[in-house]
Amino acid sequence: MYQSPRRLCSALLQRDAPGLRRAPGPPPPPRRLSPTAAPRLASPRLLAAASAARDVARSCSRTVYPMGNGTSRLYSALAKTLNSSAASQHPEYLVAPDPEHLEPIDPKELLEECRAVLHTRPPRFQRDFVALPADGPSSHPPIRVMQWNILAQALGEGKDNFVQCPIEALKWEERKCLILEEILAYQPDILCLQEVDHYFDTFQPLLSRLGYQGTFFPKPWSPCLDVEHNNGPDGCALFFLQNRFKLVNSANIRLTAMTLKTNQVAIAQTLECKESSRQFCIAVTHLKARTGWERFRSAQGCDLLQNLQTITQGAKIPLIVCGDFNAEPTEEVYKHFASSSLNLNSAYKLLSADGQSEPPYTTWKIRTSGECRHTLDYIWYSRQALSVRSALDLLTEEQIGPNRLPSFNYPSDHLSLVCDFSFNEEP
Ligand SMILES: NC(=O)C1=CN([C@@H]2O[C@H](COP(=O)(O)OP(=O)(O)OC[C@H]3O[C@@H](n4cnc5c(N)ncnc54)[C@H](OP(=O)(O)O)[C@@H]3O)[C@@H](O)[C@H]2O)C=CC1
Ligand SMILES: [Mg+2]
Repeated sequence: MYQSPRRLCSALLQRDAPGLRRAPGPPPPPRRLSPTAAPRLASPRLLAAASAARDVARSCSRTVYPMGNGTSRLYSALAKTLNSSAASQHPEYLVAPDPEHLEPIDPKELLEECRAVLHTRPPRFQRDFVALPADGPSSHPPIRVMQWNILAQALGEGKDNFVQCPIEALKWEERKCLILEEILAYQPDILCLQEVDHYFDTFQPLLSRLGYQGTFFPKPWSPCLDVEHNNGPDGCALFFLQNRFKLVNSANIRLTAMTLKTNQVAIAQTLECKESSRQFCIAVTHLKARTGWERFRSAQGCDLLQNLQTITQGAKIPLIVCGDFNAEPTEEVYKHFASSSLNLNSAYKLLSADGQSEPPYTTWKIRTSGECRHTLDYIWYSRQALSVRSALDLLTEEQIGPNRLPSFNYPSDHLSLVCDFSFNEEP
């Protein structure tokens, strides 16, 4: 029988660690919870199977593999995603496969499979959850949200100019496993992704078999399409665990700037928590990149805020907004979000000593122009209705290393942000 991903992976998770909650009061020193890092040790059986799966996938990418038991079935699952040509062979890449016909996957076994593919890579970076003081006890399990710009494969290989990153570190077959490994290690209830250009051939089929319901909204003129052998447009994707939430409504938003339609998008969904019956809105976005576009981003941010005002019925429904805003905290768009009547706070500020400062970076890479270290990614939340129970700390400069990101250890130039939220008592 299929078990929920959380139960199956409990050994890998920190979220159920005892002592996570802390009484309200003056901010205590941040506490590191149990580690997630695991060495990439794989049995010869797994390695042989992974290698065989890759070979099979290369030679007959469109074959439907017979479903066996245990590892062989899982290798089939991953192998089916190894060749990325499916989307380009189907101009109708916007059509998702019917999830009814997909067999559930045991996340623990998928994780083992990923580790087998990654056996030549250095071990995963260690990151810990930091417990944060919250308003009061919560009677329901927290809602874990992951925000991550995963780096579009076409942009990483064809446009981004990460001059210190060896091209072999960007190979999709392995980078994909690093991305999945990160998701499986933290087991978010909700996953907000940017730069997704392998939705239909990889993330949608695999994550739906792990119990997620997904939505994808591609950029209208994705720069990925300029790259030879691209896998379709990149865009935002939003996934939530179906056993925890019911979808109430969903909106795909093409952002405008000064009334003009732009190339940037957002997805906003209202979900109902099955345990508590409380509703909230979750949104994901990726604003226009590059210097010189600050006013444009600001206008896009205003448009998104306006849309969210309507969707949350004037801030009546609690809100979480995840995104790569491509804006430092000094920018106008950040200030609009910080001062909006939606009464939002930025979750990662809570990791700072005074609770007022954003982390020093969420992306760190080296381009031809030099080192680019910026804070661009945020998780905003309704400060009245929600509390952040814990947040995953960022990688240190030492972990990131002199060649920065992406690397053989980490698949994207942006770090994932992960927070556990709980609802505050209704007044
Ligand atoms: N055919 C047409 O009519 C049109 C085509 N286009 C295409 O879209 C492209 C622009 O799309 P738009 O959505 O505005 O893209 P953005 O300017 O928002 O950037 C696109 C991607 O480039 C990355 N990026 C940021 N800075 C750099 C850099 N210095 N060097 C390389 N990559 C960088 C960003 O990553 P991150 O967010 O991680 O920083 C982002 O994902 C055009 O170049 C064109 O190819 C666009 C409009 C119309
Ligand atoms: Mg990028």
